[in-house]
Amino acid sequence: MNEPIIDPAPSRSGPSVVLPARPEAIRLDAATTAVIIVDMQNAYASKGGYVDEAGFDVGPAASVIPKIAQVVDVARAAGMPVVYLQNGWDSNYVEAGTPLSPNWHKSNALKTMRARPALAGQFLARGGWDYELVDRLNVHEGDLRVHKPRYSAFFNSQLDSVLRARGIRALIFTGIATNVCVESTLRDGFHLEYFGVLLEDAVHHLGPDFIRQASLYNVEKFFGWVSNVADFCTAVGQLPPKEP
Ligand SMILES: C/C(=C/NC(N)=O)C(=O)O
Repeated sequence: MNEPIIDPAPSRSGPSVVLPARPEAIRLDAATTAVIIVDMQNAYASKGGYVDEAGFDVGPAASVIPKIAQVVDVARAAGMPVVYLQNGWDSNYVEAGTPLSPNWHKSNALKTMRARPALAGQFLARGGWDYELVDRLNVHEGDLRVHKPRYSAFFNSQLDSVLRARGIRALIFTGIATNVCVESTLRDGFHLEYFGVLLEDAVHHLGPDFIRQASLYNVEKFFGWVSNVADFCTAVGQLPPKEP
């Protein structure tokens, strides 16, 4: 019996490829698929950034940077939109909320700055080093950047409009953190009718390994599909190159 193939855009006209994924393979093309790079900022992936200062292990984050760069290169060559998300707030932290917001209480960036006043103003503020994307991921002309003030990139941001305006139906997820902003965004995307695919070796989680496994389980069973960088690059690498 043939394996089923999920098709997010059955009325497409251009060339497409089949990406092996769990629990089913998924058909993709360059016109209706976008690569989403979640919060690859110094805050989450560099020593001295927020996550490091808040006491999480930032070391393993480095290993996903070259994987994401590979995915982005292949996607760009095919003409697939690349969207860099950046988490944070204005430099006065108005967007972060007040004690009436759960974000004010749960954000470890805000909590760490309150506990250590010498760090005040340093974490996740637009314009600062912590908010910037890591150096090794170079944004090219034509790449999209979307600011997000909460874990889910679909909340109080331009993401949904940016994707709809381009006819995007499938989202390829990479970045940090698998169990926080990646999963929140993939879940909200599901509720907005986007087909989310998580590349399991291009994401990094915050917390013990069981939380990574739980996220992968949630995505595979309930919210989307799970694939990997090699399969993505092999499949999408077969699409015709973008016309200059
Ligand atoms: C914990 C955390 C996660 N962010 C993310 N990008 O997943 C935070 O922003 O505080």
